This record gives sequence, C-alpha cells and structure tokens, in this order.
Amino acid sequence: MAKELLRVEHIGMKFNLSKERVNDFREYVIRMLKGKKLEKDEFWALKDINFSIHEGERIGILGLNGAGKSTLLKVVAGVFKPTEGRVIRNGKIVPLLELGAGFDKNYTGRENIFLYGAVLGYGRQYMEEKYDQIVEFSGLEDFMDVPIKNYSSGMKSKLGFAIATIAEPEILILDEVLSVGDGKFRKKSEKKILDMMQDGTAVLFVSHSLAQVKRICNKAMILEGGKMIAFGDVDEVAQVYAEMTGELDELTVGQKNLVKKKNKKKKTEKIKQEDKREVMEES
Ligand SMILES: Nc1ncnc2c1ncn2[C@@H]1O[C@H](COP(=O)(O)OP(=O)(O)OP(=O)(O)O)[C@@H](O)[C@H]1O
Repeated sequence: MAKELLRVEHIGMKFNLSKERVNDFREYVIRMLKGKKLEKDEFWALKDINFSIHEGERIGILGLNGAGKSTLLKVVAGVFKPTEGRVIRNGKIVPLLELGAGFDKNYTGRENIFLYGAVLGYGRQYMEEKYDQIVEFSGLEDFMDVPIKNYSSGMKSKLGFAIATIAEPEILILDEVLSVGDGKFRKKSEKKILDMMQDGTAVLFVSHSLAQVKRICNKAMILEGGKMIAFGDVDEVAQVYAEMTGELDELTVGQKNLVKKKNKKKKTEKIKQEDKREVMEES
C-alpha cells in the first residue's frame, strides 16, 4: 500500500475579526487606556476538515473566493497553527505559497538565492552547485546583481519559483503559483511540476483553473464556507464544481452532456412539483 505522507484530522481555524476600525496606534492606545476593548467577531475560516495524502496522490483544492483554500494550505504547511485538530506529517513538505515573500528587497537577486536557500534548509555549498540551474530556470541572468526592490512582481515570482524547483519534496504545496509570470514561464513551470510528479512527488494544489486542476491532479476536494463539501476522483469532483460555478466550458463533451442531462432532469422534476402544487391549490 502507498505510504501515507500527511493526515489532516478535524482541522478548524478560527480568526478574530475586529468589528470596529482603529485608524492608528495612538487611537488604539487611547481606547485601551479608557478601558474600551475592541469588539471582535469570531470567524471560522475552516471547520472539521479531514483527509490524507498518500504517495502518488495529487489533490486539487477547489472553491470560490474566501472558501478557505489558502488557509488550509497554510495550516498544512505549518504557517498557521490550527485552532482545532491536528496535522500529522510523515514526509518532507515544500510549500510554494507566496512566491518571493521571503526575499529581502535590499539584497540582489544573487544574494537572495542564497538567503531563500537557507530558508529551505540548504547550505551555501549546495546552493552554489545549484546556482546556475536556478538562474537559467528563472531567465533572469541579466538581473542577478540588481537589488530585488527593482524587480517587477512577475520577476520576483519567477525567481521564487526557480529557487523552489531545486527542492526535492515528498509533498509539494502549490497555491496559485502556476499562474505567475508570462505565458512562456507558466508553461515551463507547469512542465517542471509535472516532471517532479513523475518522480512520485505528492501534490496539494490550489487553482482557480479547473482545466489546470484536471491536468495535474488525480483527486480533488471542494471547500465552501470553510467546510469540505466534496472529496474524491478529480473528474467527478470537477464536474460537481463546474455545475456550482457554471464553468462548463472547461469540461469535455461527454461531461457536458452528463451535466446537461442532470440539469434537464432537475428542471423536469421542478416543473412536476410546481404542477402538483398548483393542482393542490386549485382543489
Ligand atoms: N489572517 C487572517 N485574519 C483574518 N481573516 C482571515 C485571515 N486569513 C484569511 N482570512 C479569512 O478567511 C477566509 C478564507 O480565506 P482564504 O484566503 O483561505 O480563502 P481562499 O479560498 O484562498 O480565497 P481566494 O480564492 O480568494 O484566494 C476569508 O474570509 C478571509 O477573509
């Protein structure tokens, strides 16, 4: 049986949302001195999430804006400590969440490669061996001696992705990172991820592109309002999601026909129910 690399048990994540706005720190201190605490609302971004990832599994996470996708990835990666439940990790995780977020803007591209490498747990010698490969992948050969503050956001993301490609994770966590950079870079990074998957790397992947999820993943889940409402085979879950969002363009002809058939059945049932109600009202 395939090795279980990660298990998520009854995860819940609560945020405190301030109901009132405080414009600056001075106003905050005055309120505290007056003994006026800010009113806070509790908000559960995730509630009772359970699943596991085994070797060779690539799970897509689907959901509308604010459904809790990024929060779930951050909990799995250990960025957030969950309010409830636990994450059991049995494999090396490399998260590609906010690419380039760890860069120091005053250092050059070259210096940041070594810095970022250290964050990923790699020493100077290993990074020196991998340096040319990283620069080549990023396509930023001419900008290595330029401080990061002069990079565009696309350039930062490219460099962040290029550094992460040297890692050899058992689980790769991807949050929308395959939509960074220009079309050429996007294709190249998707190919790189597919190559890593050939080597057996498991993937947890958030994307708003249903087509991309179907290309990369073999399983998927749907989050809605912080709850997992579907989990299973990627084609089946993608079909449910397409129905929810009306993204039928992304489906194959066969899948579209299936959805149309289902919708027709629903419509007929609705008409039948309305007819029945009218008859009952008349009598
Ligand atoms: N640090 C935080 N403090 C308070 N609320 C937060 C925090 N991070 C996320 N949230 C809230 O949690 C909910 C889920 O956010 P999350 O970013 O996980 O959604 P998402 O599904 O990734 O959305 P999107 O598709 O827009 O990226 C949102 O309502 C968001 O406002």
